[in-house]
Amino acid sequence: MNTHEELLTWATEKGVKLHGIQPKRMPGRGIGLIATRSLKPDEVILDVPTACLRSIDTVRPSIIRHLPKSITIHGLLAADLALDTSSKYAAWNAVCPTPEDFNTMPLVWPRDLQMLLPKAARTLLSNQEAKLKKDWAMVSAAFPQLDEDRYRYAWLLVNTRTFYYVTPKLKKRSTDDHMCLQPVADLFNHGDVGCNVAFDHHGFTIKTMREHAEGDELKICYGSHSGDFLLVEYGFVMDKNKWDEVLLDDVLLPKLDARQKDKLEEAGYLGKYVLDRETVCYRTQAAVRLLCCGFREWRRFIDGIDDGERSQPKVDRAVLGLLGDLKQDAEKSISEVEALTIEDQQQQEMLIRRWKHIKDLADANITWLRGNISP
Ligand SMILES: C[S@@+](CC[C@H](N)C(=O)[O-])C[C@H]1O[C@@H](n2cnc3c(N)ncnc32)[C@H](O)[C@@H]1O
Repeated sequence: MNTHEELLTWATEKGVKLHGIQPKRMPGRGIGLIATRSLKPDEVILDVPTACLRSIDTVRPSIIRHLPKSITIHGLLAADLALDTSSKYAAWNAVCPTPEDFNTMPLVWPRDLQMLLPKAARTLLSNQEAKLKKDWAMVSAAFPQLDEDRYRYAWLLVNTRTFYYVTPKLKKRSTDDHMCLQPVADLFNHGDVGCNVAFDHHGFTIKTMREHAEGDELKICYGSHSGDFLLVEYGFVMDKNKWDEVLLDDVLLPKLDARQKDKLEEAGYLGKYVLDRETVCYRTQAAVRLLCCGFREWRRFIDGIDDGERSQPKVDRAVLGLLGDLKQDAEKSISEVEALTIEDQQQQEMLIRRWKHIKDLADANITWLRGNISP
């Protein structure tokens, strides 16, 4: 029996039910789940009963007892995984990614490469590093014999494989703590549109949303995540992502003087400027208007007295300039990443791909704006 068959035998004994799907290794995506027959929309393809979940309720008391109450569920589950020397979850562990598989996670990349991540990804990474550091401080104080690499591996497993899950007990905690692990369901890869995932007190049920032919990979949507988020939190990049967006702060903030920044701060529009696949956000419009319109005109727009239509061509031209800067930034970053000597080329290639997505996003918006600016 191979590891997939062993997992399915183990999971089926525990009450997991697969209907018309099975695991398969997918090039570039680890293991995924594929249809073993044609599937109709709204068909149940997987049931995972609550008894199979790995959650705060299954963490061993000997672990909970030694850790501070303030530890995150992420930190707690990771401690449970890292300190588990039993064979209870052997079939599950055997199909999980290896520590080497996590080389795609920016958290383990060399510093030089991390420094060349897009700004939004760098911010996500530093938050992630801070979270891990805090969890590790609590866990290592309670379990000094535990190896840091082993804990980090377990922490990344939790980071990349949990599902949103809430019980009356978890409800009292922050939403970041609403999570659990579940076997087999954690083999679904991400798609920007995916199958429907629902849970109640019986467990999780996953249903198709459309037809699938035999052999199709079935995916779920981990959330409406940008490319930067998927890279930092899950360690992969994907070429087509309808939720992709890019932060424009690096190209817009340097253009604002101190007074303009104060005005934007007062109005609640300083920073977090975003470009998505279709347009720039309202915050960006507000900041760009301050750059290219008079202050009174800007104020009227912000207060909703003026719809801004008269000055829109001027604003669009300024946005075009910003997008040109973004494109240049992306091209410069690609050259800088290419110039590095990195042991794991896969990491370098992933970052180049991410910057290419950003360049393409800028290009697509430039083309659209050029065709739509009124004279
Ligand atoms: C919940 S697991 C999914 C199962 C996983 N492929 C495995 O082998 O165990 C999430 C991980 O799968 C990979 N993954 C998920 N969706 C992907 C996608 N669309 N493209 C590439 N890798 C993906 C990433 O490594 C991610 O961290």
